[in-house]
Amino acid sequence: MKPVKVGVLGLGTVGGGTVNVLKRNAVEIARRAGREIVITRASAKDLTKARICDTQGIALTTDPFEIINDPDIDIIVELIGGCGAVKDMVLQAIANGKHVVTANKSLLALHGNEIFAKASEKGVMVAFEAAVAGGIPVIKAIREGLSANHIEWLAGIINGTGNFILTEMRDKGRDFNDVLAEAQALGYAEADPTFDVEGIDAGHKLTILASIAFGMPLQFDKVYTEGITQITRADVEYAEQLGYRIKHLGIARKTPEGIELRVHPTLIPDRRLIANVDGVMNAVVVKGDAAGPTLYYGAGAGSEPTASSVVADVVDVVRALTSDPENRVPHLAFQADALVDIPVLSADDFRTAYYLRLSAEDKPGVLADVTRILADHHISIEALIQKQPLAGETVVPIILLTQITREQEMNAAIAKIEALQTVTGKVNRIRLETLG
Ligand SMILES: NC(=O)C1=CN([C@@H]2O[C@H](COP(=O)(O)OP(=O)(O)OC[C@H]3O[C@@H](n4cnc5c(N)ncnc54)[C@H](O)[C@@H]3O)[C@@H](O)[C@H]2O)C=CC1
Ligand SMILES: N[C@@H](CC=O)C(=O)O
Ligand code: NA
Repeated sequence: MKPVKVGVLGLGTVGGGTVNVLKRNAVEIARRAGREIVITRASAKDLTKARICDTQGIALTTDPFEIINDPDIDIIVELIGGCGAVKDMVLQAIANGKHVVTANKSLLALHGNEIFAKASEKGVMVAFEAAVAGGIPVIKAIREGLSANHIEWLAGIINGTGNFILTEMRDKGRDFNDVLAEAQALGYAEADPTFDVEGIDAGHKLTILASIAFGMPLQFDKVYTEGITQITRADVEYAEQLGYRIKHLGIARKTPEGIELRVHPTLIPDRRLIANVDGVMNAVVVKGDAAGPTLYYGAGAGSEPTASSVVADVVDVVRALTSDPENRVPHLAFQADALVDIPVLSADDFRTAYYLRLSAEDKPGVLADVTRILADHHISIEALIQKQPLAGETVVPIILLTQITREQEMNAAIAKIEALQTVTGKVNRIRLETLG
């Protein structure tokens, strides 16, 4: 049988890793796929740049459309990233009847509905395992391995850069920007690293996970996102004193009123497995009604872990090349005509427990004012720490853990607490993981 010909767009961290893995493991991969798979063409922005991969035997060009329009190419692997010209490249590849493999979560979270519809019309596959949690085959696990289940919720550490930063800050006391620079040098970060630290990248990934878990169209605009930039060393320490770790989680949860889609720092009991997922590692817990909770763990970013997912998708596409398009695994796990527009809840309707940290004057009655406000909003207190003032200071930190409440009540209570004369500055609020 003729080899399958692959064209790679973008030879950076993931593109270079993909070339390396496909070349190094070519024989093993052909044994699995049943066909030889060769990268015959690749596009790069700068042909003179030093690369992490050996491009011998690969015809290089600076024009991705030369490859997209080449009738000899069977599969386009898009590893440039971003949404502008790249969207046109992917749509053109589909229009030309080529299968597409991509690691581009922003493209799919924002334009996936259109891209998958076009791909289905043309009978081609768009595979995207690398787009969520790097080297962890979590798309395949949810879409295929858990297809018997009604998924109740999923929660994951789904940004490697952010988890690497939080871990290094906690374990080594390192500075935020210093660790971010290292994550960039290691190839973990997005082209615009604010996507990593402000929760946008995790929001893109959560959008994709929620669609394949619940069978709903992709809707990134409905995801609530908060990043890790507001977490202080003090919060990390107080959380530890209370028996928690702070992790940046993406949570998608089905409730009778609709779906919660939220990305934010979260206090997790320190005995939980996911609380101990450190560095660039990611983990996703998926709760199915039949399987119960299942946990997927592995490298969330980096050249070869991500390439592992890209190449696995190429193998999947090769295996399915001769199959009837109607009988392939649907892009979003559910048949396209079975996707349901389930309502997504606004942040006001989230239900969770909270960690609150505030600074108050060291006077009698202050704590009583705070607890009265919480009681007025039917918010029960689970734990409380009041620190002694530091030498020469008159304000004391107060740390509270609450029981589960509606976010709207919590917002109203926080506004009243901040308005107290005896409370200085803002209340720092971090949600707790209460999924059970
Ligand atoms: N780095 C990682 O660990 C992971 C990255 N991803 C995704 O993989 C994709 C690629 O990311 P990286 O490899 O990290 O980025 P990168 O910046 O290392 O590589 C992208 C490459 O594309 C090249 N490029 C830009 N415009 C081009 C054009 N018009 N034609 C050809 N090449 C062009 C750039 O020069 C660069 O070498 C992105 O969508 C990213 O979100 C997904 C999972 C993990
Ligand atoms: N920037 C992303 C790369 C993988 O998706 C991350 O850090 O997780
Ligand atoms: Na994956």
